[in-house]
Amino acid sequence: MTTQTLAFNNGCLDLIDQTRLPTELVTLRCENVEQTFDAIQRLVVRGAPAIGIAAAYGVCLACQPDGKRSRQSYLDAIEYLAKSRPTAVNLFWALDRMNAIVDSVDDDDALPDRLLCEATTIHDEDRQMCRDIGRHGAELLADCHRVLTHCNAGGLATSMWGTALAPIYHLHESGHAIEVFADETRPLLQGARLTAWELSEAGVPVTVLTDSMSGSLLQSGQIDAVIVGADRIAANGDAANKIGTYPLAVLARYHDVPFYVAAPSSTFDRALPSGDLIPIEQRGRDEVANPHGVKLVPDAANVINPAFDVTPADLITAIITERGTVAKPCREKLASLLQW
Ligand SMILES: CSC[C@@H](O)[C@@H](O)C(=O)COP(=O)(O)O
Repeated sequence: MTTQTLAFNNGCLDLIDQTRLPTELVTLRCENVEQTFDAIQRLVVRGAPAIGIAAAYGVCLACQPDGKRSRQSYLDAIEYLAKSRPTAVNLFWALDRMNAIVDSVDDDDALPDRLLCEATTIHDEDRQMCRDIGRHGAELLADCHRVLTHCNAGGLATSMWGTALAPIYHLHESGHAIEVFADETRPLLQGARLTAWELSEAGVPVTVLTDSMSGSLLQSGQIDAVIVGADRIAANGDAANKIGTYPLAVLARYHDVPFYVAAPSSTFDRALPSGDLIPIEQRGRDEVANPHGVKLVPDAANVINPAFDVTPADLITAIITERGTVAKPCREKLASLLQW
């Protein structure tokens, strides 16, 4: 995955518009905080690490109505961007880092450069974290050739390489034969549109299935491992990820197939003891009932659209981070690895 999902160029934030893939590869330019907020909320930029990086750059775009940059405009931007999406903790982690810069830099004139420097550091660190997750995950998948994933936890969802897809890229680059089965991922089809797009671009064999087909594949022994990303991992290892991840974990356990979660340390929320406390984003009716303007559900029917579910740590074979892997995750092991 060599495409850069986001970049800060000439004082603007350029994002690959993920709502338009795979039909067209176009870039959306954000010139202010409001446009950045809208891009995060509409999933132009999506995936937990990418949301955090975009928000950090978004803070750098803040200015007063008269065009001047001020400490207060940065603080307002941080507060505002924190309302864009509730589940991925990377958003709040990145905004906390930006807030710490505002708090610690006394010189107003130096603040814009220091904030941009911090956003760039967050971006660079993510690239390295994904690379390291790829290395650690590749060791776990060394005997696997057919891997199932859900949603998109690839380069599009991060700075580059991804989390769940990083080990796949690592193995592919080293000549290991690996193919990916990508759940379509209703309702917004991140698997069919995005995972299939970026893997195809990289030359990795990929097969798309509708979400309800995964049980049959697991039952018939066609999958060696399941690997997914995460939006927030509680201190005990319970992991929130795209809706549909939890049933996949149950199926994997039933069929004795390893179920891996790959995530950087920025996705852990040590303040939350368990996954039932993770805020789950509820999205609009139209994404389910009226996708792409096609009416699928009668007006009289109710629709629910939770964007994420929580997989209990007990169903997770191992969590792969940039610092290494935790088998049978629990609070003590995670605290030791992540130095809480
Ligand atoms: C490396 S990204 C991991 C998760 O953020 C990803 O699996 C996911 O659920 C994204 O959801 P989305 O609603 O598309 O932002």
